[in-house]
Amino acid sequence: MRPVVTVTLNAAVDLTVGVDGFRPGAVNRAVSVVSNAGGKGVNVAGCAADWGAAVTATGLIGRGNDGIFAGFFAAKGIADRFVRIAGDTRTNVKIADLCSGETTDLNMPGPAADAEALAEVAATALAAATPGAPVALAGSLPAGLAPDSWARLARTLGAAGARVVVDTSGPALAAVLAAAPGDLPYAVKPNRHELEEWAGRPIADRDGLVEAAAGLVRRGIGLVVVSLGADGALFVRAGAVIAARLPAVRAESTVGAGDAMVAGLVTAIAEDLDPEATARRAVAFAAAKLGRIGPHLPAPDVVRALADAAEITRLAG
Ligand SMILES: Nc1ncnc2c1ncn2[C@@H]1O[C@H](COP(=O)(O)OP(=O)(O)OP(=O)(O)O)[C@@H](O)[C@H]1O
Ligand SMILES: O=P(O)(O)OC[C@@]1(O)O[C@H](CO)[C@@H](O)[C@@H]1O
Repeated sequence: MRPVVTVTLNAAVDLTVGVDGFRPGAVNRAVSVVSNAGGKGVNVAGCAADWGAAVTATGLIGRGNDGIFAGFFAAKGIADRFVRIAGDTRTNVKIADLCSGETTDLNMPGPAADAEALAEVAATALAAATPGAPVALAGSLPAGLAPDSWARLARTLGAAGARVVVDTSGPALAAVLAAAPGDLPYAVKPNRHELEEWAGRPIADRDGLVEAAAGLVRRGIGLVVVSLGADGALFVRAGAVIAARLPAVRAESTVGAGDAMVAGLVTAIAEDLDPEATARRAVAFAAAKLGRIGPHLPAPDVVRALADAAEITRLAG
């Protein structure tokens, strides 16, 4: 298996607060509180490491509270190449309603970064990346960085031969998708809402989602994965369109299911899996993560059994 690199420019400490029946506007009493290292690329790193990949994680974290990240990377055997900046990494509050199973996210802006810090991260990622191996660029951008920061990083890493997977949203995603054909990433994983936001219109049904994703593939993206929550995901590439899902489960926390899916994708890339095996791997990682709070997978055998059980529909190819 080739090594995996992840980049997180806006990491987060996730504070998950369990509430029996969350009521906005009322006094809610927490029945559980869990804190874990998070942010999309950190979550990808955690799940890929649990699978057994050799993972290097870089990005930006605040020097003030980096202990929780250092402890997490050490426990998972992840090479910690994060650039430390002034201040504290943001704390994002996740209110988990234990009755409905729904989670409400309160995501903070996080400390501002600058071009110098970004250049240091880019150099670190470039040094860790190897030709043909996957690099995941994931999450939002902190204040102070230009909206095309992921797009430029994707271009630099792609030019060095890395297979870049991007999971972001809003203007940062729009910049990535607006790149010239030769500068586009190898893969992107928007959820349905992010794809609709990029398209600037609601997309009514599965055919519409496949068509929007296929348009991106025609422009030069190798693989577009559209995640659909409990409905699974669409895997769209030239000559193969696959829908994959596992039965909906009651989640301990849905936070990071998309990141686990990206981890499944990057390990599939690292192992050169075929399109169907890639789809099975990705939905299996996502479903496997749902049983725990934080970026953790169960043992590989459990994940393999889920991959075998995934329902696969070939829509084309
Ligand atoms: N309740 C569920 N039951 C089974 N699988 C689920 C459920 N929720 C999510 N998944 C799996 O997780 C994948 C990713 O979920 P989703 O589409 O919500 O991603 P996301 O919006 O990027 O999530 P996040 O940003 O919280 O990580 C789905 O494609 C699906 O495979
Ligand atoms: O604010 P962003 O960067 O879009 O998302 C941050 C975040 O919600 O993403 C992860 C779940 O996907 C969490 O660990 C983290 O709090």
